[in-house]
This record gives sequence, C-alpha cells and structure tokens, in this order.
Amino acid sequence: MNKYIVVLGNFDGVHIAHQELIKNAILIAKELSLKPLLVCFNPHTAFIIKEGHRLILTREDKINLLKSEFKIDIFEIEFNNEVAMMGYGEFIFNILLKVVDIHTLITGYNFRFGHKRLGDTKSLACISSSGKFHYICINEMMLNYIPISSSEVKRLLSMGAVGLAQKLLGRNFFISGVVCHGKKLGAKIGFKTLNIEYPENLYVPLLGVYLVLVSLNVGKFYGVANIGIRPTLHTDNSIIVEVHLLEFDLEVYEEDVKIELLQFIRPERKFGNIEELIYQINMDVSAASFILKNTCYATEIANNV
Ligand SMILES: Cc1cc2nc3c(=O)[nH]c(=O)nc-3n(C[C@H](O)[C@H](O)[C@H](O)COP(=O)(O)O)c2cc1C
Ligand SMILES: Nc1ncnc2c1ncn2[C@@H]1O[C@H](COP(=O)(O)OP(=O)(O)OP(=O)(O)O)[C@@H](O)[C@H]1O
Repeated sequence: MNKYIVVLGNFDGVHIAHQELIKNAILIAKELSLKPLLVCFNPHTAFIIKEGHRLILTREDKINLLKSEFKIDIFEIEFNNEVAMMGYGEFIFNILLKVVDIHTLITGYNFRFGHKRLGDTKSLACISSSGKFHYICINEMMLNYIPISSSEVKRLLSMGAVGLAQKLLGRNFFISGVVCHGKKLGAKIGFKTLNIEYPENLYVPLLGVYLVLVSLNVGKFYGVANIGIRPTLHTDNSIIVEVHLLEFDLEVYEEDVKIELLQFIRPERKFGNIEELIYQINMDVSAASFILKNTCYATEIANNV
C-alpha cells in the first residue's frame, strides 16, 4: 500500500488557507517521494449536526476544483450518525488509520473532530507520538488580520461583500446550474433573462442584484443578476438566479452555466407596480455598465476575459 501525506478537514470553499495546506502536503510528498491525499467527509460534518446546512461549494464543484487546480487525490469518509458518535481516538484508530495508510497527517491549528468535537491538535500530537504516523499542525493563516475560514467567507457573503469573499476564496463565489424556463415575463417587461434554480445545498448570499460574469458553452458574458424570490411578480418563495446579459441576446435553455458574483449592487425589493420594477432594472443595468467601464473589470473586458 502507498504511504500518504494526508490533509484532513471539510475543506468547504477550498479557501486560501485550505489551498496553503494542500500545497504543503504536495510539497512534502514530493520531497519524500510519497503521494499527497486530501481526506474529507461526505456529507460535510455539519449536515449531520445541523439540518439545512449550506455549502460554499457543492460537493461536485469542490471535487472538480480540487482535481483540476491542485491535481490532488481525494478520499471521502462517509460521515453518518455512527461516525459522528465516535470518540476521537476511535475515529483515528478505527476509521482513519484503517482506510488510509498515513505517513504524515497535516491539519490546521483549529481542526476539531470526534464526538462533541473533543479531539483537537493536541490529541493528534499525542496519538502520533505512539509512532503510528507523523503529525504537522499548521499555524493560523490570516489575510490582513481577517480570519480565513469557511464561516468567515459565509459571513461576508451574507453581507453582500463578494469582493472580500473573493480575496479569502482566491476566486469569485459562483453558482452553477442548468438554464431553466421561466414564465417569460422578463421578455415582456423588456429584459430577457437566463434563469437557474438556486442549488439546494449552496450557501445563499445577501439576496439582491449583482454584477456577474456568466460562463456558457459559447463564451463568457457580463450580466446583471437578481438572486431572490422576485416578490413583485411571484408568490412562491423559491430562490432563483436571473441574469440579464448586458451586451448579448442569447437564447439558451438546458445548458450548463456558471455565474460568478463580482459586485453587489442593491438588495432585492418588492415594488408597488411593474413600472417601478422596470425603472429600477434600467438603473441596475446602468449601475452594472458603470462599474464595468470604471473599475478593474474594464481592463478584464479589454483583455477579453
Ligand atoms: C436585474 C434584475 C433585478 C431585479 N430586481 C427585482 C427586485 O428587486 N424585486 C423583484 O420582485 N423582482 C426583481 N427582478 C425579477 C423580475 O421580477 C423578473 O425578471 C420577472 O419576474 C421575470 O420573471 P420570469 O423569469 O419568470 O419571466 C429583477 C430582475 C432582474 C433581471
Ligand atoms: N486559517 C487557517 N489557518 C490554518 N489552517 C486552517 C485555516 N482554516 C482552515 N484550516 C485547516 O484546514 C483544514 C480544513 O478546514 P475545515 O474545512 O475543516 O475548517 P475551516 O475552513 O476552519 O471552516 P469552518 O469555518 O467551517 O470551521 C483543517 O485542517 C483546518 O484546521
């Protein structure tokens, strides 16, 4: 069996501290001619503990990103009630060491595990001293005094601070899905939109209007998106992402789409009538165009993103 340099955790969002941990594992593995391996939990440990938990990256997007950008192998531990109830020692000896042949285990300073999260870095250092594996604990990484964690990324998204979230993630927060059919009211009010249903397990940022970058099979396009329940014209409470492309008129249905949030423009509102809504959407389009022409995104367009 191979001996692995293992990084362990949930890795939701694969933020820049996660990325550093992964790069460390890859580097050490290379030096020792061993293989790096990311061990995470499926589902995320919070799903068992908190119903309705939502993720920064869906499981599928997380795996795709880890494989394409970091080229690291992934081993998912099935996380269920039985594993959640295990003491930390039992988890290490009966699960982790049984399924993965670990040479070195790497976790961050705040890694907690086992029943009631009683296991921590001290427990890992203690268990590793028995000689079963080496253990490396990585000190806290911060970004200009901002803590880097999945919870912090979510806090920023809940305030519409997508620029700061981008700094912690090292990429834009995005929503991926399949273009679905709306009620076609958008075309009637003068704004054709491309709609996707909000993914069930994905974290919901502050509802409202955003400047976005849309990736479709035919290319990338800037747009203005509303993420919300559209209270003016709709009565159901399901969250939809609706994008009006700024300079293109495309008819795409059933196609995979990725929508990256670039800048928050305003919160979603219930308007008194359709004329007020149309007036506001015109203002949103102007705001988005202004941002594109007068900020760093203007350079990106020039470079044909
Ligand atoms: C840029 C933009 C901003 C929007 N803002 C709001 C809003 O603040 N409140 C609202 O009720 N609906 C808002 N909408 C949603 C419209 O009500 C929606 O486009 C219309 O209901 C068409 O729905 P359909 O896709 O089912 O045809 C917005 C749509 C866009 C494209
Ligand atoms: N800022 C950080 N500095 C160092 N290590 C980190 C940091 N953030 C996470 N890690 C480590 O990365 C691994 C995966 O992190 P995990 O997803 O479990 O937690 P997290 O990013 O801190 O998220 P949450 O906010 O949900 O606790 C763990 O070993 C964790 O200790």
